[in-house]
Amino acid sequence: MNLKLNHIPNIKDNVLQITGSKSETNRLLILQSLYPKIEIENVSNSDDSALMQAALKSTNEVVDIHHAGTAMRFLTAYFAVKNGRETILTGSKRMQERPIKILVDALRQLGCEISYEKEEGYPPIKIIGKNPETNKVSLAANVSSQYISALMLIASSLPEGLEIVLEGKVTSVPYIKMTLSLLKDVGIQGSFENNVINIHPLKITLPKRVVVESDWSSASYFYSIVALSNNKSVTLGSYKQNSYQGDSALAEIYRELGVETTFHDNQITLTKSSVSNDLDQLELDLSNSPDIAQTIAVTCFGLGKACYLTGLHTLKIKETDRLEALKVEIEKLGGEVLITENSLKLASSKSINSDISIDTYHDHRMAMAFAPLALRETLLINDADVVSKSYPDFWNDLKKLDFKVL
Ligand SMILES: O=C(O)C1=C[C@@H](OP(=O)(O)O)[C@@H](O)[C@H](O)C1
Ligand SMILES: C=C(OP(=O)(O)O)C(=O)O
Repeated sequence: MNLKLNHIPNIKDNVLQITGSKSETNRLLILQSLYPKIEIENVSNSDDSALMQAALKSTNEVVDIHHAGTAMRFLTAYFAVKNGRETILTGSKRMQERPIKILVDALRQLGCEISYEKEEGYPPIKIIGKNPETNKVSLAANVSSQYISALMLIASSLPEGLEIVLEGKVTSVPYIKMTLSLLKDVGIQGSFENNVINIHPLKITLPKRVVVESDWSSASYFYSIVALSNNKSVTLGSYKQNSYQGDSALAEIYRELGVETTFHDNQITLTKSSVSNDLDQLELDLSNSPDIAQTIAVTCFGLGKACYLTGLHTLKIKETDRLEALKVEIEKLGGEVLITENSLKLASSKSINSDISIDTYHDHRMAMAFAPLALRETLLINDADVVSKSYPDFWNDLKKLDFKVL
């Protein structure tokens, strides 16, 4: 499905309910499978969460998780310690290019049996479930925090729990803290200090009801929309000030880009304010919030502001090479972008080319990050249904703000 977004001069103020965080949901789904007395509210309606639910119910030998990174990583650990079960875990063409060796090697240290079906280090993998032989593991922490969360999520089901030693600079730290917080919410004790994580075993469980906060990465697109609007506001539910999600840093980051956030009654209201004239170039290290890099780069482009984003070393192994994709698409629109292995530099600009077709590279965030530019020019979004990976209602929600989605 290709979409046309006609240029609109402004949006309508409105209130939107955003689906539950896919990161929180996919962690809780694994925990619920281990401890069925857990109840989850505000479950994400994303494809990635539906795929996780289906995989956990499946009794088939082959489990296909398509594009869902968290499902791939979390289920690798989950099936590896399911004694006696044989599973072939596979995914989309892109998933077969996203590395998994660090996690597989860590699970092998525990005595798990995992082999590669095609290319060494990448899915698909064959897992023969085993009871782990030790309670200590170490792994590189600079490539993806999802490997670490995967181990944390199964740790309490092991007889002696698990000590996880993190090597090197730890990336995407808030996602590790989110995992620990959710473990604690369901009654699992653990700690994360000086690059060592300890998770205690849990045998007896009491009923627990956990409410998933709505998805902050999805909220980022509305920050961008308000930043590019004239004196407008959007209210989003259900959010809290003390979030487990690192992408809640948006509230702070977008203050510089002219958006004020107020927290009230379980909601946030984003209101347009002025962008400081002193802001020549927005400089940010996004190693804690990789998923909002595309949104921020495109907002800056829409505002004509320069930005220098660093800490982006994980972007090359996500749904697409997001650094390359951003460069190509922003340059089609007339921007000037320099990328390295871990950074993106956007020059300030004065105009935006109109009627450009944005390619989305099977990446939901490419479609959603570029959509707010309709407040500047008419644009086309190719394969617009990619948004369902995290936010199936995205285009409908844009219509509620008066976007002309054709
Ligand atoms: O644990 C999670 O839920 C996630 C961790 C991050 O991945 P990396 O740790 O690979 O950066 C993030 O990009 C992804 O969308 C979700
Ligand atoms: C990177 C993402 O997801 P995953 O790694 O879970 O596929 C994302 O949602 O931006």
